[in-house]
Amino acid sequence: MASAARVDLDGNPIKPITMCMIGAGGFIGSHLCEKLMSETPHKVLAVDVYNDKIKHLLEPASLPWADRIQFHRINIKNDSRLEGLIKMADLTINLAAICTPADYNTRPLDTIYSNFIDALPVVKYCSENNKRLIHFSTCEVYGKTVGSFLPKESPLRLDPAYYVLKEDESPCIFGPIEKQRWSYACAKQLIERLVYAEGAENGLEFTIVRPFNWIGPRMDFIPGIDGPSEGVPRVLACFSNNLLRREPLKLVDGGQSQRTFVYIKDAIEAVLLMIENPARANGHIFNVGNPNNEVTVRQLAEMMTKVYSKVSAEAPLEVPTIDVSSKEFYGVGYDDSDKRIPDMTIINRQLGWNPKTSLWDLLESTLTYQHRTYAEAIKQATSKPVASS
Ligand SMILES: NC(=O)c1ccc[n+]([C@@H]2O[C@H](COP(=O)([O-])OP(=O)(O)OC[C@H]3O[C@@H](n4cnc5c(N)ncnc54)[C@H](O)[C@@H]3O)[C@@H](O)[C@H]2O)c1
Ligand SMILES: O=c1ccn([C@@H]2O[C@H](COP(=O)(O)OP(=O)(O)O[C@H]3OC[C@@H](O)[C@H](O)[C@H]3O)[C@@H](O)[C@H]2O)c(=O)[nH]1
Repeated sequence: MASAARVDLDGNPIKPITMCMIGAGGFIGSHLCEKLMSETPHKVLAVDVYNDKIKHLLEPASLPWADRIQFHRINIKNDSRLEGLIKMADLTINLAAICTPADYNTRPLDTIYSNFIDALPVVKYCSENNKRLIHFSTCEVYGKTVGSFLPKESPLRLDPAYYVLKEDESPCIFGPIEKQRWSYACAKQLIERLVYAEGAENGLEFTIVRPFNWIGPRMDFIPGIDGPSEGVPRVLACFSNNLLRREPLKLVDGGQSQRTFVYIKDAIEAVLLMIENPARANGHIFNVGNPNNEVTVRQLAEMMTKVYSKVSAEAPLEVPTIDVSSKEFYGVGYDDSDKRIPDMTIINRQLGWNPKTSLWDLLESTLTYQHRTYAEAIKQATSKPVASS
């Protein structure tokens, strides 16, 4: 019996499409490929310099979706095959970026080139060939909240008008140029403006996604295990690494900054809605986050410590956290976003999407994955070699 036809939000049948996914081998790309292969009939031309995180979708050739995913090992900085792939596809999704804060102030040139210059040909090829583009930007384009500039005791700080981030109203507030942290946000903002202008002047069909701290399995790397020993990944992987090694979690500048975390699987549902509902998604910028999952970084550390103790059955450390200065941790030129709560009006209205997973639940499934994937490797890496007799 044929399975029921899949329909979009307006009840129209969804036609299978081919998409060129740039950065498909990364954290978000790997989850999006997984979803597209297991739940849809669409085809993916997966472009990246690495494929470790999607190997399980590419091999063996007997996988049921083997004829729907093709990996192209391409560095988009310098490869003429990119335009051909964009032409072959109905839709391009651009995820490629340097997007770890430890790089923004220490490798600002690479950060600006990756997030702006390298994205230019992608936008140009889509515009010239009349191809739809879903471009991944970031919540960092909002920078700091208006409220952060009010006096500490001001009652206005409690008014959501001063901190909730709205796509069509909130300003983008970055620090001075010498705070090179903002190199990433500024490059992302300029590429957003370029995509938007291509839409306005040349009719490019685009959607811009602003992820608010998506987290889950396969995010970044564990230093010394599947990434460089001295590398500094994003906070989920930093804290996972500390927990796995039974070291205190490092709180940068006291861990006072606030974040809202959304489970990667919830967020991927939103991206699939954008892919399959172009009439509702084109021309829009979407915040994608979970406003109900707000914590300070200190609270995140405390919660991760409790959850990890539960999933690993190990007692928590007596001193679970230590404070470090941002200069010591990230180097000169670091700065931070104080608070990030996404307004959900536009994504709710256009796509009817809402996140489902609580912070506790998403940490439980993610830390279960981290423990299963890395605990043994860490044990082996840290155990002393047996002295030969
Ligand atoms: N994860 C989040 O919470 C988050 C938040 C805000 C914005 N974003 C944005 O979403 C996108 C994806 O993020 P992610 O978390 O999956 O990051 P990621 O680093 O895991 O994935 C990015 C992928 O792009 C690839 N890539 C980078 N430069 C490339 C190049 N020149 N040629 C080919 N491939 C290249 C990398 O190899 C990597 O696999 C990025 O644009 C990022 O800025 C993510
Ligand atoms: O070990 C650590 C790591 C990080 N932190 C803090 O934890 C907070 C979150 O850090 P993350 O590494 O997740 O990065 P941020 O949330 O600042 O930025 C991220 O946001 C959106 C995306 O565009 C990028 O993925 C990244 O820039 C920051 O305040 C950081 O200073 C620690 O206190 N300790």
